Amino acid sequence: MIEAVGLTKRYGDKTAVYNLSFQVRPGAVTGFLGPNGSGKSTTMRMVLGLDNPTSGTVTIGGYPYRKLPNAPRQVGALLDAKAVHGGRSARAHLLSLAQLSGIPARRVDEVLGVVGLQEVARKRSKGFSLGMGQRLGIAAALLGDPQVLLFDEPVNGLDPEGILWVRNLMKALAAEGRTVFVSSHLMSEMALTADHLIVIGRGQLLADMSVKDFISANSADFARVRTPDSEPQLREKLSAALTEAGGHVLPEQDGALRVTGLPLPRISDLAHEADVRLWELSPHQASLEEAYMRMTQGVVDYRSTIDQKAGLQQQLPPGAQPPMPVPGQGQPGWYAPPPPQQGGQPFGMPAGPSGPYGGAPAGPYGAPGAVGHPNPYAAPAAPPVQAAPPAPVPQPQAAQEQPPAAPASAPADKTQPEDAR
Ligand SMILES: Nc1ncnc2c1ncn2[C@@H]1O[C@H](COP(=O)(O)OP(=O)(O)OP(=O)(O)O)[C@@H](O)[C@H]1O
Repeated sequence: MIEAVGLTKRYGDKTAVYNLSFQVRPGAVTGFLGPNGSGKSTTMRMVLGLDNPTSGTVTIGGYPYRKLPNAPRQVGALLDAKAVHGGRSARAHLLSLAQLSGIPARRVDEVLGVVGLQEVARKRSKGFSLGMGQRLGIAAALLGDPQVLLFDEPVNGLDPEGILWVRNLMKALAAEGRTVFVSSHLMSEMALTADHLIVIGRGQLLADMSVKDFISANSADFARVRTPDSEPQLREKLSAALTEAGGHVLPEQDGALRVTGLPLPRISDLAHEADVRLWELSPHQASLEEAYMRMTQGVVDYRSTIDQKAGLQQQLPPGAQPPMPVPGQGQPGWYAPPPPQQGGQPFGMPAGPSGPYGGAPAGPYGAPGAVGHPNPYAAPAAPPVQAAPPAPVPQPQAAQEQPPAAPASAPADKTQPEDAR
């Protein structure tokens, strides 16, 4: 098991990880999610003893990585697949890692077979594609047959077949009772691979729960209803009937209606009573991607200017930080639907000040705001924006110890003392 307690990492006045506590348990694939720059790699480096926490602790099986007896046999990691001497063959690279850790040479051929690189084992790795490099990095992580495995973006650059292979590999490793901790930005893939999720934003814990619980805590079930395209008056009539019955109705981009707050049979009955024919009535649940976007959209550090113009974020005073999301409640101050258990209107639009172009902006699910007109689907005014967490106080960098030998496949530059970077 990996256990972090109050883990904090500051680089000068930049707080990369703040007061992070979690456990990664054996026998499951635990996904590690967060927007770019949220602190995932920093956390993984601290788990692997490549960076010193400024405060807090992180242990593997009760020991800090550097104190683990025979660490390469207990922990395998893929942090950066490019951290390979390009002039060496795949086999030579793995052989050198094996020799450093007292692992027999036959294990090298075994893992080359596991990752499917046996045919190119004697080719120099500098000629490898991104996907081949990832496979080599995974081979290095598996070399010591460890009980604990960390993978930072393992499917990066892999083709669909490779992605499926990694998914099955992660699941098989977990099914053998190993601890598998894997970061990824591919939500659809995480939904299929991970049992449990740890989500961070700006270095802080946002969620620590099963994939199923995460989706239901951060999304709302809804129904899609479609009336005949050629008769828009039927759509208006149905919309009014559903709203009157207590449903919340939003237009979808393709002309359908997204309805929450009413069960499907009730929607069908209401349509029948209103004498409205239906072309579609289907149940939907938000995907992990939608749930994730909703939870993390306020803690994204790097955002296209086009997104900002779309008005997905409330205007903040210059220099102000957006507030941290409240676990289970999404991101305050953002035009995302409030969770159903809050009594809010899922997929509702914000009331109050108009968007940057004079009207309510497009919502995250594509519902357009009527420029210059009040939004007929406006949700009640959002609660007051939660205060941002206090800016971390710059502290002198803690004295750094000399880092230990890097775990298999750790990037060479990241094994340098931080002061050197
Ligand atoms: N050695 C370093 N010196 C200074 N700042 C750093 C250092 N390493 C990371 N940071 C900063 O810490 C923050 C967290 O970075 P980190 O790489 O851990 O994020 P991440 O979640 O892995 O991002 P990504 O998804 O883009 O890989 C970033 O703002 C980054 O710029």
